[in-house]
Amino acid sequence: MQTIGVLYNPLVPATAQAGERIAAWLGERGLSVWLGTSQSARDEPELVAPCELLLALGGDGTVLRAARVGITHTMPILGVAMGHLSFMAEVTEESVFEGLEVLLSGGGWYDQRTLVRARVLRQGQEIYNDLALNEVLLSRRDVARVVHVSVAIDDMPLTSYRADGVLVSTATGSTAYALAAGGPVLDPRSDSLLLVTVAGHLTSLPALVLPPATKITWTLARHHPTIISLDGQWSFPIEPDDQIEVTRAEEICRFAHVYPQAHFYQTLTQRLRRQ
Ligand SMILES: NC(=O)c1ccc[n+]([C@@H]2O[C@H](COP(=O)([O-])OP(=O)(O)OC[C@H]3O[C@@H](n4cnc5c(N)ncnc54)[C@H](O)[C@@H]3O)[C@@H](O)[C@H]2O)c1
Ligand SMILES: Nc1ncnc2c1ncn2[C@@H]1O[C@H](COP(=O)(O)OP(=O)(O)OP(=O)(O)O)[C@@H](O)[C@H]1O
Repeated sequence: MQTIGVLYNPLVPATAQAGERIAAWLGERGLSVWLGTSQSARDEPELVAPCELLLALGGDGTVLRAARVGITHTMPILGVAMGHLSFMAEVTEESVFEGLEVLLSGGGWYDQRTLVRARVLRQGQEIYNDLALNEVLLSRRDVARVVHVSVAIDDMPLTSYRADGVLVSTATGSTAYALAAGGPVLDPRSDSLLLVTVAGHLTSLPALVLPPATKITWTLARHHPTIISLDGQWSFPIEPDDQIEVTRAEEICRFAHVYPQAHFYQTLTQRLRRQ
């Protein structure tokens, strides 16, 4: 590796300071370094494009933002735990240098994470199309009332939900909102999709684990102001007659690892601790 990216959370000064230290450490070893935020990566893509690995200094939200950069430039992400939970982090601020030694010497391994793609069709025209690493959520835009949505699987009607929301999650997202909504944990290697209702009203339908080639379609059964949110960070307002299609994306996101695969289970219960 010749060039390493170091992405920090501009809202957390400690991550910027750690970024400076890591950039200096990499520079002393003759590597080129890009140091910035997800915003600067979007503003100057040509500067971040040469990176062969992207460190994400922060919590899971920062990892989610770094993942969008990594997907765009097909570079793997190494999460460095500097958030409250940092579930997706591989190393800590203390162990990051040891981890980098492993990866720079050709060690470690890289996984491929499934992504979900959300398309919004209005009068048959596609007006929105984006990717998510955790999940696509459909929920109410305003007052805390239920969203009433009809769901179809591969164009076959499944049911109508009245719920706070409904989401399609990846394996990566199965430990996030989907888990809080009662979904199962999927192995990160799984390319299945999860359909989960958030606080479903009188629904007997549990979370569904669906094969990767499934198309999930949402249409509003009642015309309430509604929105879709991707990874809790990007959203798009939905109008009454819109149709939302969620599928597994062609693209993948790669994560760098320095611990064995079984590390996921070894630390699962500890990482899902609740503060
Ligand atoms: N009730 C809930 O649990 C709830 C509500 C809203 C959003 N979320 C999740 O938050 C994500 C956005 O994360 P954020 O940090 O920007 O927002 P945030 O700060 O609201 O984080 C919500 C919590 O979810 C954790 N989290 C995020 N991705 C995770 C993952 N893949 N596995 C395990 N935990 C994860 C975060 O560490 C944090 O503790 C969304 O994609 C959604 O999955 C969860
Ligand atoms: N590059 C960024 N630019 C703007 N906001 C960001 C950036 N990175 C993270 N954030 C926001 O800052 C908030 C906190 O960031 P982050 O998730 O990294 O830390 P945390 O919430 O403390 O950790 P965790 O998500 O592990 O609990 C998140 O809501 C996230 O959306």
